[in-house]
Amino acid sequence: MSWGMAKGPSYSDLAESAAVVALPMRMRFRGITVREVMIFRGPAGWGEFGAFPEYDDVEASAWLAAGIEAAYEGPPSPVRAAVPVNATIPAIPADQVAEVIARFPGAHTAKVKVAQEGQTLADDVARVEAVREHIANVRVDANGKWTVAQAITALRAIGELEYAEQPCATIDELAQVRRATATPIAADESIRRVADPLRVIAAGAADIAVLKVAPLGGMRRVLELAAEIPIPVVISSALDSAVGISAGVAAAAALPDLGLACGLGTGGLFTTDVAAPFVPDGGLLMPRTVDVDVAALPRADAARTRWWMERLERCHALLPG
Ligand SMILES: O=C(O)CCC(=O)C1=CC=C[C@@H](O)[C@@H]1C(=O)O
Ligand SMILES: [Mg+2]
Repeated sequence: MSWGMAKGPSYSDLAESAAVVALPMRMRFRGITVREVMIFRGPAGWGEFGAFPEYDDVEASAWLAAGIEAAYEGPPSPVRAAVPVNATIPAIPADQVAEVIARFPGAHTAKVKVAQEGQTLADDVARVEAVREHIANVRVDANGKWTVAQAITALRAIGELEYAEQPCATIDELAQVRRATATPIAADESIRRVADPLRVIAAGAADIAVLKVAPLGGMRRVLELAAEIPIPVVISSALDSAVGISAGVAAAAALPDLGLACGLGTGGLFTTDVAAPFVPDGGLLMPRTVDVDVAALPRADAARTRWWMERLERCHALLPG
């Protein structure tokens, strides 16, 4: 990987401007109510290192590479001025759906979380029905939580969808669901959490590829992957702060073909961000750099900051070069 300089930044280069922040969320998403990330500044702007805490160092080092690319190389050249985004609906009760959708004015597509532990298929159906009252084009995301049989039953009950994202955990199961239902299947974890992100495509297990900039190692890596993937792609967030979203929007704006709404509107899930949040306007996000007010950052406590600094050091040591 090249950083646009002879040698990548050292650990102390990164540590010098690194800030660990704790961003409170409006509602539980991915099982959390506070999102911690680290941001740092390089010659090209701000970069984010926000690998989910449960990820090991090898996996997390790809997220660090993405942050370094943003801070030391900056974004690739855009080919479009705006990126359509979907409304993201957490696994909330149906009666809270309207309030969440209001934060995505002009969105023509909604992504609804389903298969949440402790909930039933009836909860999922009710949530999707409530969303359809506002937005007709709906996709769901089960985060791999259904068995093949549960996926087939659930997709029949939920009815017509744009696609079902990661209905089951494995590539083989995705292929089975894809053969058994008419619902298009999107792969997310089967791309971002595996050694070979192209295997799910080669296996004929997906109709749509979900690509996330941070876990895949950066904007340019996502563009390379998209060029190799013969099915439509969607670029989505990794629950990033405004710094990471800026990289996601830049990658989506640089994609030669983009026919589907991207999952980059998650800034609205936070009550506080590291910079002016990316708020969709008419269902669109515009690529732009972010201006971080360092003095106003919602810093994490000393123990969490130490945890992130140590992780930065370990992950930095795993980067090539
Ligand atoms: O795609 C979207 O609308 C928003 C992003 C999103 O859903 C996710 C972000 C980060 C972690 C994930 O659990 C989740 C996803 O699975 O796609
Ligand atoms: Mg997903």
